[in-house]
Amino acid sequence: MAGSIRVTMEVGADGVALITICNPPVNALHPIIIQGLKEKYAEAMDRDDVKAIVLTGAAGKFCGGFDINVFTKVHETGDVSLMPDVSVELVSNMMEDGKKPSVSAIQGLALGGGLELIMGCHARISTPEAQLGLPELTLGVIPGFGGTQRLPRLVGLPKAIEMMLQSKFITAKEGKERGLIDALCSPDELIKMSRFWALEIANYRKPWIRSLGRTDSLGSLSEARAVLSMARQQAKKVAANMPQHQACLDVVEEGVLYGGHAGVVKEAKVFKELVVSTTSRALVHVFFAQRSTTKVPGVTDVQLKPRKIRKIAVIGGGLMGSGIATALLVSNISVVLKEVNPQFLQRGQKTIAGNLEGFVKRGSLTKDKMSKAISLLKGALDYSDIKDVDMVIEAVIEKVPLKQSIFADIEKICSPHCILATNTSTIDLNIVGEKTNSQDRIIGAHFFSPAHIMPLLEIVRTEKTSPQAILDLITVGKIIKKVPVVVGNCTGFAVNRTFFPYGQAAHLLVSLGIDLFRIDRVISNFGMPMGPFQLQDVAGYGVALAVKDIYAAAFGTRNFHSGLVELMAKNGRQGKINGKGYYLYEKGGKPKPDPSVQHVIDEYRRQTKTISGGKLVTLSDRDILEMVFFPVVNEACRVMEENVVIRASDLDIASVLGMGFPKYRGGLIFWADTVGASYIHSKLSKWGEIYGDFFKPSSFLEERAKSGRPLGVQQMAQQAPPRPRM
Ligand SMILES: C[C@H](O)CC(=O)SCCNC(=O)CCNC(=O)[C@H](O)C(C)(C)COP(=O)(O)OP(=O)(O)OC[C@H]1O[C@@H](n2cnc3c(N)ncnc32)[C@H](O)[C@@H]1OP(=O)(O)O
Repeated sequence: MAGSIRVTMEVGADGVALITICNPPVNALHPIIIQGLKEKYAEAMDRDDVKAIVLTGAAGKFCGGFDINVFTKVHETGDVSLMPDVSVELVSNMMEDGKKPSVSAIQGLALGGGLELIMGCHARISTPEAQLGLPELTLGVIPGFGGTQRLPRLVGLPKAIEMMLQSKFITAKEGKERGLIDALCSPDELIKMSRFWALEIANYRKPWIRSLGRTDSLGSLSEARAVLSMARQQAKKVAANMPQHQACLDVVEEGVLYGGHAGVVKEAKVFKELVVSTTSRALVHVFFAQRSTTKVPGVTDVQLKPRKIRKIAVIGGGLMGSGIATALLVSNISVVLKEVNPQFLQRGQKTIAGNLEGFVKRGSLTKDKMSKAISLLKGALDYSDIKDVDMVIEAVIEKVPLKQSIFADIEKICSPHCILATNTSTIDLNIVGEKTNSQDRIIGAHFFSPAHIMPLLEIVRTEKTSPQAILDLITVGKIIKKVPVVVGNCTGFAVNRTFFPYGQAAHLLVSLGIDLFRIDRVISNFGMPMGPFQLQDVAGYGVALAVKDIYAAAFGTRNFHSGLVELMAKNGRQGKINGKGYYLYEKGGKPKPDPSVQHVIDEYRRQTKTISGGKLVTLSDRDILEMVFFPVVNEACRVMEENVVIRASDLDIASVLGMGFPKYRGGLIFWADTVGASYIHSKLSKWGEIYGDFFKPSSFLEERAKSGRPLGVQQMAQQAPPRPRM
């Protein structure tokens, strides 16, 4: 076995073989590890001096599951035989049915295949905080090493289904209460206690339990049927476009009806079908894409060290500022919230307290941690209180002179190392920092609303932003549990720029005669959290009105001018804010389509010189979907061509985490490649001829359509991006 990937075995004088999985950083089950486990188990069973086995993981972690890189290989080759036989050969035959008992010693985490290995052991000893879970469904598959059968037999059907379908982790402490873990102990005691336990089983002083044969936790057949039927209905709602949820329930049901062994056999068959599905390809792509966003050439590979950021000033206590402050505070970063008068400051502090209370209500923050977070917050009405901060994040309204004067003032007051970040979503950073001499410290920290919840942090750099400032902001992003994506400086940056045609296309379709509620239905059936009109209602029309002219100036003839939002506002509709937009909003109720909006739409169609010459058109649902998303893909091509993003997969992550593009479709570019550049190009060309430049294909798309190279294969941007062409 080569390098650091290995399985070791030490046999002690007590007759216990300690088998250790070693594959940093998470001891993933690489095929070398699987082979090693099989060899060591065979050896332990054969040796006369071995009475019992303890299975553990090196460096304080048990195991993060099967090696997901193998899934990628299966996806590239289509060769399912690359998946080693673990379920029957190793877990059932060698471990669970082996002639010597196995006890697992768990620390850190036991996830996926890791948890499945420990469930094949005859007892499980763990440190209390270890994380246990079966997150396979997030990768488009189901547990494949017997987990669908053993987990229900250990923790009961309802909890097992919840853990699998929601990919929920539990601590070992909870696992002990639920029967998954047999005993808890400190890390120092772990191996000693596990050895003792294994010998006790070998000597028949503790029960020798094979989980797969158990039925006592499953409940009666009618109870099981009721639980499964409820879970199916739930899955239909939350995972409508994904196959793995219903498949998981089918496999669980097989085991309930025909026994654990039948369940294991069906599990293996279904796993193999799912691992090659488009959903699994997409979700595995997202897994790795998300982890590569923080690998930034010239920044994270040049021996720079992130500096400690202990205290941050947030300028502006509006919705964004308060959200950003909340995210920092819950991650133990001290915040000075600066406002212009006591009323605004109080309002900001109240919003932060409300955000924190929301976390407590949802169970993601304890009351103690909330008090700690509040103690880290200080209000300020002038700049004297922010002298010693390590970073400033400006989050005031989108007014250029205001932002410029704020940064000019801050530059004079703060230390020369202080990072000067702006939360602008559209304004050119060179303009924001124009009145300072610190262009190297100017950087964009574009959070998405609500900032304390949305996971994306778009980090915008200019040609002059220093790698150190970028690295420090990436580090802060990770500390506050956001996914940082580093992008270049242009109107709308990567996310808003790519998605500017999204809402415009929807307006264009309405001008052609398509029902707006139908558009929203088609788009949400595709998997977006809501359609473009509901999104506009929720975001408020102010945003659309504020960016309208900026986009028109930046995007020229490919910008579609729509007067619909102005008309809505003129008719007393402001969206969710006043309860009346395209939809009607009542407190606590679901948004209801408002039929009376039709007269605004009629007026809009009269005013808009409909591109089709006044004739209303009929379109299929597929046409609608494509006419909304293909222009978005087209703009994404320009974003890639101009190196606004480092790699195509960064746009996938940005679209999933910033816009709610369905993760199970792999993100915007991954999805576009499943459709095909050539098809998208041909459709856009056709619509471009009929409806104008809004649809005209970009040169990047044209090149890919002709060459057949996927859109996702992009030359990586090595340096700060060049100034983009618009
Ligand atoms: C047949 C079986 O039923 C099938 C399976 O077991 S499928 C696998 C099931 N397991 C999972 O889904 C767990 C996936 N991993 C995770 O959720 C998280 O990585 C974790 C909770 C283990 C650790 O999180 P965190 O500490 O934030 O570190 P994170 O950055 O995510 O991962 C560290 C590195 O380990 C890698 N890694 C983590 N889990 C891995 C896995 N199962 N296989 C391969 N690589 C893995 C990551 O890609 C990353 O690599 P990089 O440093 O080169 O980018």
